[in-house]
Amino acid sequence: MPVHLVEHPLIRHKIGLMRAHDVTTKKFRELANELATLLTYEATKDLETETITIKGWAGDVVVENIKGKKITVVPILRAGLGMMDGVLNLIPSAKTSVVGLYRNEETLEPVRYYVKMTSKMEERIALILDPMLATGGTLTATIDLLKESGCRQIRGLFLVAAPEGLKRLEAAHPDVDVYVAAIDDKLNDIGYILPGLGDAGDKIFGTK
Ligand SMILES: O=P(O)(O)OC[C@H]1O[C@H](OP(=O)(O)OP(=O)(O)O)[C@H](O)[C@@H]1O
Ligand SMILES: O=c1cc[nH]c(=O)[nH]1
Ligand SMILES: [Mg+2]
Repeated sequence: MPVHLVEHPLIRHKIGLMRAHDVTTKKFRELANELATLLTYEATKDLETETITIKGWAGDVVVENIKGKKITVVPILRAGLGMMDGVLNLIPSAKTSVVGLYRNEETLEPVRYYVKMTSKMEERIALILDPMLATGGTLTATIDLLKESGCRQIRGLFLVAAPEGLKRLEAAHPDVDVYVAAIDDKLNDIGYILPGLGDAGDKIFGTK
């Protein structure tokens, strides 16, 4: 399974700012979106283009267009919404497919509460958004849903991943590309990533 650890200095700097114990909701949101933009740039660098001829200011000019049905952005509720604006900065006309899953805090297994895919999933590249890849249960369930809807080209964008989650994903869905700003040390005994960011959903929404 291709895991792309995106090691740009801007990414390393911004993820460091997100780790501060006293980071505000405003700052955390801004950084999540900025990092999402940077990850999107990396995750789309191999998209195919085709040439077309248009009328330019001085006559016909050959330009490039991204080929095919294009992208559906797939935020995993809730925390994935905190990356949406950053992705849409670069892909403003992307269709959105929403997956609502939360992690049961005792079992750590994902619980599904909402799914709405856009049309023609089989023709699209899905870009899953979630700040945290911890045990990998939520991501595995999301990819199962995407594949059931016919989607075959799936990439995921994460701010922080745990080695345990990457391993689980490799076993379940080795065909999925992962783009991540940081791979941290491990999970603690209640399934939180260390050093991690804490509860990303709570920080983005200002809850707790
Ligand atoms: O890899 P996993 O062990 O499945 O954990 C990761 C999931 O946990 C968090 O969501 P959470 O369940 O807290 O929901 P929320 O976004 O509504 O806060 C996070 O945003 C991921 O979706
Ligand atoms: O570290 C973690 C793990 C799951 N969900 C979070 O928000 N943070
Ligand atoms: Mg949460």
